[in-house]
Amino acid sequence: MSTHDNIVLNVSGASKRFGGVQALSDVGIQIQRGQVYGLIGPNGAGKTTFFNVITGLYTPDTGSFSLGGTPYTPQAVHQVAKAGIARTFQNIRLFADMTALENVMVGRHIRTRSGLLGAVFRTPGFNKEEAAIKARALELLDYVGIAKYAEFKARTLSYGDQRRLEIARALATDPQLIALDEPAAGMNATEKVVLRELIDRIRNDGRTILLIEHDVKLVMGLCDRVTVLDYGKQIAEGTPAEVQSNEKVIEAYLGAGHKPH
Ligand SMILES: Nc1ncnc2c1ncn2[C@@H]1O[C@H](COP(=O)(O)OP(=O)(O)OP(=O)(O)O)[C@@H](O)[C@H]1O
Repeated sequence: MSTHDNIVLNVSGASKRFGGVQALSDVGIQIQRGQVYGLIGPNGAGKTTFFNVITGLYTPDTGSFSLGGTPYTPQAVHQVAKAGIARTFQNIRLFADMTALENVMVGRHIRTRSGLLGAVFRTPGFNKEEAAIKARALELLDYVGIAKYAEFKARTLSYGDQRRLEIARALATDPQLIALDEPAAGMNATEKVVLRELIDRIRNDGRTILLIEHDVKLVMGLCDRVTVLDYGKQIAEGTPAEVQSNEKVIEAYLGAGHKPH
């Protein structure tokens, strides 16, 4: 397999403007299969905008996008999910009054044949599929370490466990790429260690991960490659060691006008 075949996400020339703000300016990244790829930058650098663009929440002004070698147009969230990108959000978005298990099952439904109509009419095909979905969802809860909370409502789980539940739900869609938006936000040191182990395990199991994270130590310890954004521009790309010693990066993080993280 050539390096090219191994590229999961290929984005080039992505730009997005909001009124007077150029939130993203000609950003391009290539993520290889099995990598954890980090996206970092000071507040307002454009990280979330980039996530929103590649996942269909925002329509980009320019850019070309391909996933697993197939071009895609990120225009609708459900199309992007079907194409194979699953994401979590900075502010957790679970179905708070559904159980942990049900939350993961919802993620799985986008890959099933019976779909919503089958669920409404409870066809035989649906019932069989439903049992398989449930079994897979339980496996995933176990995988992220929260199987014991399967029947708990999502809102009753601790913050760290809710984040892990979001990851289980993302995995349930069998994504080509998992995009994690600040998964460690609000976590304590112990929870961060557990999260790091989980992300490592997901990578070792052959998945590909794009990560926005403010915790620089976590990013540098976990990521294979990193892109640094600043005012919408890509100011550095490389291994964590290369990026950390880059003058522009040091300036962006330490220079005036930015809050350090
Ligand atoms: N929907 C929007 N409408 C107008 N401006 C927006 C919108 N979304 C983002 N922006 C602007 O685009 C710029 C980039 O914001 P973005 O949220 O992508 O940055 P970020 O790197 O994710 O920041 P943070 O680390 O604070 O989450 C900011 O100036 C922001 O105010």
